[in-house]
Amino acid sequence: MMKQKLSLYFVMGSVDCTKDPLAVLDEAIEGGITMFQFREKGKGALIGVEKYRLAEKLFERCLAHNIPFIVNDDVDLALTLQADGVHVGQEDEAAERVRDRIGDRYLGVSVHNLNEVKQALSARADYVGLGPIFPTVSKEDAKQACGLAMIKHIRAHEKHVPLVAIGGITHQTAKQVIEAGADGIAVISAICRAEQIREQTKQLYEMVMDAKQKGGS
Ligand SMILES: Cc1ncc(COP(=O)(O)OP(=O)(O)O)c(N)n1
Ligand SMILES: Cc1nc(C(=O)O)sc1CCOP(=O)(O)O
Ligand SMILES: [Mg+2]
Repeated sequence: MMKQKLSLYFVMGSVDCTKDPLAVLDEAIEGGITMFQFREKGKGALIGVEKYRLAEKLFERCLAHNIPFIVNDDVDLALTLQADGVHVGQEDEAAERVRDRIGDRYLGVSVHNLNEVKQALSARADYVGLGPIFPTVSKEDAKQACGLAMIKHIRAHEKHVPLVAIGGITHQTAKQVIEAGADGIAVISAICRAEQIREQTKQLYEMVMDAKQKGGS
């Protein structure tokens, strides 16, 4: 179930969009995204009540289409909205504490190596987000790209962990990422910067599902 939901995970905040974020999400949903993360971060990001109002509207869209709505970093916001889950990284609130606060909502944890995967699992994470696989323009403080080899390494040692790959993934590389052992791809720019969001999201979805069916994961 978790692995299916991770197939095409769209991560987005207002800063990533060149048009209305609600319209972007609507088109991405029509294109077939399977999970959504509200990541309101970076220069010009909304704060306070404006951030809350945008989150609320995006959440409504996800609810109507049965798409899990995950909040990045902000556990209080997730709890206030009664969102489906939270995603935290190594520098955020500790995963164990987040798990205690959110109960059985989804918990995603960012990882960069096998050791962090093991720690995330012992903190009762539902999935891990491994990245950046390739160089990314969407995260200012991204670490060095780890490449497809890190997906293969982790999969060789943790056969069952639900793993979504993130960072610089495009239509050109989605298939290889699944073949390397990821259960899905998480993307910002491949959707936000697409000229035709619905069509290009649909293509990504079909590529991922095709690669998964052929045994990638
Ligand atoms: C699915 C997914 N994977 C990794 C991240 C990165 O989280 P983090 O390292 O905490 O960085 P920020 O996104 O908070 O800048 C993610 N958001 N989603
Ligand atoms: C949010 C995020 N986290 C990353 C990590 O490495 O943990 S890379 C990243 C940005 C992903 O955006 P794009 O698809 O445009 O590269
Ligand atoms: Mg974070």
